[in-house]
Amino acid sequence: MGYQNIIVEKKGRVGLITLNRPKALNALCDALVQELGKALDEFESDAHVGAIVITGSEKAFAAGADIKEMKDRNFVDVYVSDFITKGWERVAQCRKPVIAAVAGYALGGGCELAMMCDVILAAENAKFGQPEITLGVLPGAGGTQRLTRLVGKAKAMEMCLSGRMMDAAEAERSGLVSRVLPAEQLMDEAMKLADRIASMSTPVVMMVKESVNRAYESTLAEGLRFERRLFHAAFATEDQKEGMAAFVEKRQPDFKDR
Ligand SMILES: CC(C)=CC(=O)SCCNC(=O)CCNC(=O)[C@H](O)C(C)(C)COP(=O)(O)OP(=O)(O)OC[C@H]1O[C@@H](n2cnc3c(N)ncnc32)[C@H](O)[C@@H]1OP(=O)(O)O
Repeated sequence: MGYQNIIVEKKGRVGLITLNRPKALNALCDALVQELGKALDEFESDAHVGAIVITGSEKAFAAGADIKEMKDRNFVDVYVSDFITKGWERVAQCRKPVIAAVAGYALGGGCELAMMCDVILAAENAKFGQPEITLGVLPGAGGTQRLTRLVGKAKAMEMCLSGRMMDAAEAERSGLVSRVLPAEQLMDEAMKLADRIASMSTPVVMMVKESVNRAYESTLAEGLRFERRLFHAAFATEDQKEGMAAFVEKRQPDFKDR
């Protein structure tokens, strides 16, 4: 399958996906979401890819689900097709780490897409928001849930109820993004971070991701037990032997993802 709405590239061990509907500010039409899922399938089954970056343009990461495409849908259409769950959740289900490099607008589904990623790096001009209320609907791809967990109830309520956008500085203060960067450094830093993650042991990276995500879905006691099980499992990998031997021998580790 060729890609019409995204650009898919491999840069060393990093899979790079660039949303590419500039005229529509990367509005997430069904075809784009399908292509995104396909690209993630490709990268996930490629043992050489250790991390994935999703980005947009300087003006927009993504301005949300495609309003023109969804405006005439009715209840039965969206309910039966499970609109928004199908396809979109593919990003959240990716087992390899995914970094969102966000410049410009990340609104509605764009903000939700960024929040499905594991790390959000933001350019200084980034703007995050859940403006669905202004369209007579509510967030449908996790906005009320993930935003609340990330920034707390007060801010999530305010943003979802009013549609107010957050700038990059506020998003960093609130814990939505991990770092804010000058726009011209955003992609370099995102690729550098992805490269660094990809140089680690992929199975152990996947364990870390699974364990951190478990913190959102379990009690502390359950989460700690889960982490300990994975920690013990890491000792069954060759990479644990290599990582610790490399430290003792004062050299860089050479992980084999085994
Ligand atoms: C996931 C779920 C359940 C829901 C959603 O995501 S609902 C969508 C939420 N997003 C929004 O409500 C944002 C909509 N867009 C805007 O408010 C503005 O476009 C903007 C503030 C992001 C930028 O404004 P600006 O004046 O700079 O640019 P525009 O002229 O408004 O847009 C340029 C071009 O892009 C089209 N566009 C923008 N966003 C979308 C969208 N979400 N869906 C479809 N098309 C979009 C816009 O219509 C215009 O194209 P045309 O000139 O051809 O109309």
